[in-house]
Amino acid sequence: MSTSFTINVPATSANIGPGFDVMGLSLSLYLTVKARVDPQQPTTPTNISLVYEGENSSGLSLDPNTNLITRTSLYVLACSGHQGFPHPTTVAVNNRIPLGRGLGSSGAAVVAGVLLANAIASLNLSQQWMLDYCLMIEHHPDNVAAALVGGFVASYLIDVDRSGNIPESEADPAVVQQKQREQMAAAADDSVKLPPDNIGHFLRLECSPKIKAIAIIPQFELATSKARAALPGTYKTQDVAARRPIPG
Ligand SMILES: Nc1ncnc2c1ncn2[C@@H]1O[C@H](COP(=O)(O)OP(=O)(O)OP(=O)(O)O)[C@@H](O)[C@H]1O
Ligand SMILES: N[C@@H](CCO)C(=O)O
Repeated sequence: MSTSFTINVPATSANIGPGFDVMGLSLSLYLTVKARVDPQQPTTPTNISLVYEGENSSGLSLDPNTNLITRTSLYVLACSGHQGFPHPTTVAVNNRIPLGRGLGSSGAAVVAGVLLANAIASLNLSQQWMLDYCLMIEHHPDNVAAALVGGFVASYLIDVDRSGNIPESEADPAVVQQKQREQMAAAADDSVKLPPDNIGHFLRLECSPKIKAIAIIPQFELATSKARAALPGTYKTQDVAARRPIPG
């Protein structure tokens, strides 16, 4: 007999006010992942068949080993001693979050992947542990922390060694593909790196219900890696001071 469940993960806005790489806010626009587990279906190495609709539905990989959502799930499962999903599962993604437009689409995909692994294999991961997994993949905490816990969230991240067989959400797509090819070639030794405990920390902040968010979504995509590469390496003290929160 088949069973199913649904995961909804919100879009997020990050770098709120003075909180560069720190403050994120969840928004009412969602990535929805429906999983239907059917032990009667034929098994495959990953046990995943992926269908996708919504934003960029023709541009994203349906290969479970490269799609960011399922690749994240497979990483979490591998860290927990599972090779692939426990039973044949259809993963149906409905994505309403525009990609590469500053609305945390990659963060939502990573959070969905971690939640999916947790549910599919009954891993019982704590919220902190799920955040640790997210932060091995998404290298800035503001989008993923807000997507995982919801609301207005401040977070920070310790330095962590991410070398090894870990999915990557923010690199240039060509670099990601190259890294994935190398990882597949090295899959013989198949070592997976567990996240260290407590990589990131978060605090939910009060947010007045009077504040409403309006997202202005550009008509072009800009990968986080490219946006970050455009930033200067250093800032003048007066510029940093000018970004301080002003009481009142
Ligand atoms: N729903 C999704 N399913 C699979 N992969 C996704 C999904 N959403 C995003 N991605 C992957 O993440 C990449 C976009 O990540 P990127 O960090 O550049 O943009 P973003 O997350 O939308 O922006 P920001 O982090 O600034 O809000 C896409 O090219 C794609 O590879
Ligand atoms: N704070 C992050 C958010 C996107 O990951 C950045 O500006 O790159």
